[in-house]
Amino acid sequence: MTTPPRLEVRDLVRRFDGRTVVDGVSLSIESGQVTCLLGPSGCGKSTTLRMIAGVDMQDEGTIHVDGRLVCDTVFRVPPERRSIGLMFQDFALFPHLSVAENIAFGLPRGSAARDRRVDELLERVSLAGFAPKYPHELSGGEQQRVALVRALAPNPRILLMDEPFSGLDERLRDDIRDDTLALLKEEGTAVLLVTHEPHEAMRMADEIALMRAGRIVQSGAPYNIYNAPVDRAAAAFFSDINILRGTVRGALTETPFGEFLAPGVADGTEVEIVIRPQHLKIDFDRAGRGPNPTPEDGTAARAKVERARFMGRESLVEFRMEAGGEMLKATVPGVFLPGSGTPMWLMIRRDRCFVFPRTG
Ligand SMILES: Nc1ncnc2c1ncn2[C@@H]1O[C@H](COP(=O)(O)OP(=O)(O)OP(=O)(O)O)[C@@H](O)[C@H]1O
Repeated sequence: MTTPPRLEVRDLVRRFDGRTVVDGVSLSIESGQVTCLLGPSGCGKSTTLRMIAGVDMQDEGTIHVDGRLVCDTVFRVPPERRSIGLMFQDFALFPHLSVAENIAFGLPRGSAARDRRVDELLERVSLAGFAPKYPHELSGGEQQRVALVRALAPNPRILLMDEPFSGLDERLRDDIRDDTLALLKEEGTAVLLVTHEPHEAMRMADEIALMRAGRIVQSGAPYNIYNAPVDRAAAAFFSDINILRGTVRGALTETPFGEFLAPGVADGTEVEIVIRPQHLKIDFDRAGRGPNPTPEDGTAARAKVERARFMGRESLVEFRMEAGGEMLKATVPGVFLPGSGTPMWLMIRRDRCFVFPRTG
């Protein structure tokens, strides 16, 4: 017999005042796995989390933990008996309780194991000695760590985290994310983390579930989501994009960069070729002659630099195509600041671009 997933959510629907806010969400998480529910503000992420936690109830669908039904539309295990830990944006530590009392809050009273668990967790997050302090005496990062170990103290089977790093100083965030991830992996908890930041999801997730308007539009490992986006909006969610437009004739579309394959797309369909700025290749003008076409890069096309800006780790160069006048953005590692009006040649890495039927 196969082991059921730690968390399994099937076809969850939630409506508010006749408006469907969560529209058939299904996902499953194994123990030790971190899944990020990623999507723009208002797409229904927090509502999904609240239903799993048991603080809101779905209109349709089921939630199972380790194969056991915890909630459908008539039956409902109360939140405190779901073995689900919660960690929300504002941490909400109890201000009148010490750090140790905050962490011990969900543990059985009066046991020696309780004190041991508190000490062990404080040590684990480098806060040994903080036990008697009160929340107002701690920095934002320290409060975040206390909130994390408070949620983990009772060994929940599942931890739900809603934008847990958003209140923190930007410069601290990556370190805290890495430390948090290390602890979650050590504890082997199944984690569902809600975020609207692609960078955070890429850094934390084993699996990303990309959500839009109440639905999960794509899920998979970060590498796959980034490199095989399901549509133009999914590509645009992770980085700036360039778009070339064309019409399909015989499974090909014509562009200033030569023909692109559009397999399975009907003749006459308008398509968009999506290319990330880091996948445009730039070559110098050799008295009007460009580089020779290669199978990988296709035909080069001439463009003039519109402007170039230094961004720190990379330079952003905007080009205007000589034929057609479209604007394309390219990023180049380090310092590359050609003057406005400089003619150059651009190529598109065909293995890195996506062709989608045009929408909207
Ligand atoms: N109790 C409620 N009553 C009515 N509408 C609600 C309620 N809770 C959420 N909504 C609406 O449902 C939609 C989804 O909200 P939700 O908080 O789930 O989105 P989100 O993706 O988590 O967004 P954010 O990242 O901004 O928190 C929003 O339009 C919100 O206004």
